[in-house]
Amino acid sequence: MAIENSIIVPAYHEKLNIRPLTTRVFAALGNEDSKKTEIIFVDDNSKDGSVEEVQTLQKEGYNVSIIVRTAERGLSSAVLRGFVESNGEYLVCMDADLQHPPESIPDFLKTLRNHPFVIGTRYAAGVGIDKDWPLYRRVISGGARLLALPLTSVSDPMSGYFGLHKKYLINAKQVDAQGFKIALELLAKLPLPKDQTVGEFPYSFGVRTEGESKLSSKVMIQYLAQLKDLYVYKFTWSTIIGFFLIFSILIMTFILELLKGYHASKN
Ligand SMILES: Nc1nc2c(ncn2[C@@H]2O[C@H](COP(=O)(O)OP(=O)(O)O[C@H]3O[C@H](CO)[C@@H](O)[C@H](O)[C@@H]3O)[C@@H](O)[C@H]2O)c(=O)[nH]1
Ligand SMILES: [Mg+2]
Repeated sequence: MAIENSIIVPAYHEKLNIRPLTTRVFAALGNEDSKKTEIIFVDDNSKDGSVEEVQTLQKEGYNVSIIVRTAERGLSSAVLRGFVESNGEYLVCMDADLQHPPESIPDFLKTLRNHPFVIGTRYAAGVGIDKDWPLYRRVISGGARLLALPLTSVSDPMSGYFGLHKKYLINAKQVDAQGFKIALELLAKLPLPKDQTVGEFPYSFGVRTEGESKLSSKVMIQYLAQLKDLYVYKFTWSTIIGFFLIFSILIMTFILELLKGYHASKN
């Protein structure tokens, strides 16, 4: 049976998550849909036994493979590499660490049949972020989301859980593969059809139980550089300066209100 769905999983030091992710995704899909689906891990030479784990799963009959990159590093470029190597028309990107629920894949794929691009969102009724996700991560994520507001109307542009139809990747040459925020980059740059909406797929964001997050200060700086490039790509300089002024006024108002509250509590 021909492959229709390709699930691309960027992975760095994720050996312990490879088996649960694979078995849970295929269990959720059931027999028929499993035959039309492949999982491709894109690993950056972790050398932690990930390759052997995938080989064992292959022997057990799972349609799973692993690309090991030795000359390149980074989440976004890993995802793009997986997209290029995929066999399906319906592409999904999800994290290896089970923070994106494997059991949601069948419904995600259904939603992707009705939209050119679907973004998983943690900001919708009935879903959310695990209470154990650290406060500092919430603050960083909230700030990053605010800065992306001028670029897209989707509710969770920071999401690493998203999907699209392969045919829209034709112009992928312009896409900048630095950093973590590949969904935002694609949303801003791909020639998605104007008469169809971007789908939003609510899901609850879990916490990692195995391995560690790879978010670093370097990734955050890459995000700011990416934002600058996307602003320049989308807007004129006068609009960007306008945004900057409005943003500065908002921040100053916020600080003034905080100071007023502080003085009021002291008097
Ligand atoms: N190949 C490869 N994979 C990577 C790299 N860096 C991270 N990954 C993989 O990318 C996935 C997400 O990385 P995490 O380190 O778990 O990211 P996070 O801090 O949990 O951030 C997540 O939440 C953000 C929203 O707040 C998302 O924006 C982000 O994409 C990710 O889903 C994991 O499967 C991880 O192994 C890399 O350099 N190379
Ligand atoms: Mg994670």
